[in-house]
Amino acid sequence: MTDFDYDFVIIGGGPAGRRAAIQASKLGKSVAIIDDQKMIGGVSVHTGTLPSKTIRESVLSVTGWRDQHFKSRQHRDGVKMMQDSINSRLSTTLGDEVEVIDSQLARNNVRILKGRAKFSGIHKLAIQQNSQGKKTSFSVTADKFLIAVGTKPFRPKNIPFNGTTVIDSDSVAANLPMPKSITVVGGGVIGIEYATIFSALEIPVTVVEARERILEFIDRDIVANFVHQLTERGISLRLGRKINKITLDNHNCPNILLDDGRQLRSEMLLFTAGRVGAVDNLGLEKVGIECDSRGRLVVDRETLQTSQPNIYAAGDIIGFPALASTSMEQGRQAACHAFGVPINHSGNSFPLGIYSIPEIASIGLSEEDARLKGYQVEIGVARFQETSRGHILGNCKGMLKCIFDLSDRKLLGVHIVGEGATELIHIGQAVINLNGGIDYLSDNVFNFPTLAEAYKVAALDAYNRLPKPRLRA
Ligand SMILES: Cc1cc2nc3c(=O)[nH]c(=O)nc-3n(C[C@H](O)[C@H](O)[C@H](O)COP(=O)(O)OP(=O)(O)OC[C@H]3O[C@@H](n4cnc5c(N)ncnc54)[C@H](O)[C@@H]3O)c2cc1C
Ligand SMILES: NC(=O)c1ccc[n+]([C@@H]2O[C@H](COP(=O)([O-])OP(=O)(O)OC[C@H]3O[C@@H](n4cnc5c(N)ncnc54)[C@H](O)[C@@H]3O)[C@@H](O)[C@H]2O)c1
Repeated sequence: MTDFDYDFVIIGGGPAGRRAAIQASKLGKSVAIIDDQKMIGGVSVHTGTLPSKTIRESVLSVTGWRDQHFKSRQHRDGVKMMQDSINSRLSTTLGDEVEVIDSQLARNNVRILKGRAKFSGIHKLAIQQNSQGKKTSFSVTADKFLIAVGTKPFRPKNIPFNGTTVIDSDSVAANLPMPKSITVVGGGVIGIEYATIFSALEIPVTVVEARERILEFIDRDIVANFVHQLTERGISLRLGRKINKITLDNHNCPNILLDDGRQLRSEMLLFTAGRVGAVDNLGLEKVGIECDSRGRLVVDRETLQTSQPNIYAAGDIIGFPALASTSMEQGRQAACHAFGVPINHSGNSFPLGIYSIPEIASIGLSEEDARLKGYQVEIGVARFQETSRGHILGNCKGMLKCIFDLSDRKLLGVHIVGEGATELIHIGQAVINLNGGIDYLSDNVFNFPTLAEAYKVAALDAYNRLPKPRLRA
């Protein structure tokens, strides 16, 4: 057998790459990660998941958002203080996370090589390093590779990005701006999360979304409740609208011309209309791997192999669902397949968590999808105001919706809007993946007072409408 430098080399130190590395190392393989950033962690740690969730948590804390039902919220007169406090929490949280990642990788003997990787053959990478303006390069060989290079913000040429008044989500994560008003272009997950964060800071927000609905993949009733809460807070939604042109005025503020001829003005524009695969200069042509127009790679979803069997791909680079959570598992599964460990796909029903204010979470089928698939369904709904915990927390606007299969009473989907949704959803996940349903949720005792009780309320709501056996007189 040919001697390689490593058994497994991974390009990209994000969630997919790190989990793949640790899994392969636990299987006794020699492993290296190549990453082109100063610090390991990928988009998830430095510009995506963690920064946005830390900003969210800090904003909830400095504005007193969670207690708004009981006392008036903090005013914006301490804007600079707020900004400093948020940025300081951000740097502590991310610093701590990087320390943990570094030590996990070191404990597992995963070698980290800094630099930009490019394929020069099916077993060889050229790594370019740029240290203090001096470029050096070297090669690394491996038996197997994982491409886990992730994505970067989509930046169309007609948007005049300048890093100050026309920005993308990377700029928000680097230093939370506090504009007097903001237009968010793209009502996907990133756009909606940041739109609601800015709105919690009492910054007027307009969202422009090309589709007729935001968050199309979420159950309609949940989105309706969420949109109601957003409009109540004054967030303006321009749905079914595209941008024709953006110009900058004398103060560099964007003037946005929509396709219906209307103009929007705000101090800042945040462009969040999707992301593209980081495949530039990766040498894919050298190994015969092709990508689509958004730079995404096709893999066999069972094995995570690309068209070149010794080269795997995982994480955002393979497209939907493009989450840190799923990327980690894909990375681990790719390493297992590469080194002959069977993969268990049984937990295939994965949750979606949207960290907007309020949160949204979802698992399984929406009501619409269930009906389209031909299920006869019964719906159970619980409003957080029906739980005592909701009142104690001042968290009454949320709701939880369960979709049950009428034929066997099994749970098909759970959809939640309201604070706590991203944690609560895992109860639904367990019940769905363990084939439970209405009887489990309605017959079991839940702690009181909890928001989890909403599951029981929703199950009983559905149960009350189920056809009943004839009662004896
Ligand atoms: C604003 C925002 C918020 C998000 N919030 C959430 C959330 O709440 N929950 C959730 O589950 N997901 C969230 N995500 C998605 C999550 O961040 C991604 O799914 C995850 O980071 C993808 O991981 P990955 O391993 O594919 O790659 P990434 O995390 O993208 O890491 C790839 C790494 O590879 C490096 N790289 C690229 N090309 C090369 C090369 N040629 N050579 C060497 N290194 C290279 C990159 O610099 C980077 O360090 C969010 C994303 C964004 C942008
Ligand atoms: N909580 C989470 O799990 C979380 C949070 C943030 C991001 N992410 C991941 O990051 C990825 C990228 O998110 P995203 O929100 O950038 O992309 P996206 O593709 O999910 O959403 C982009 C939105 O922009 C709209 N759009 C596109 N062009 C437009 C235009 N010219 N004008 C107006 N609207 C336009 C699209 O219709 C779409 O709704 C997603 O795949 C998501 O899974 C996950």
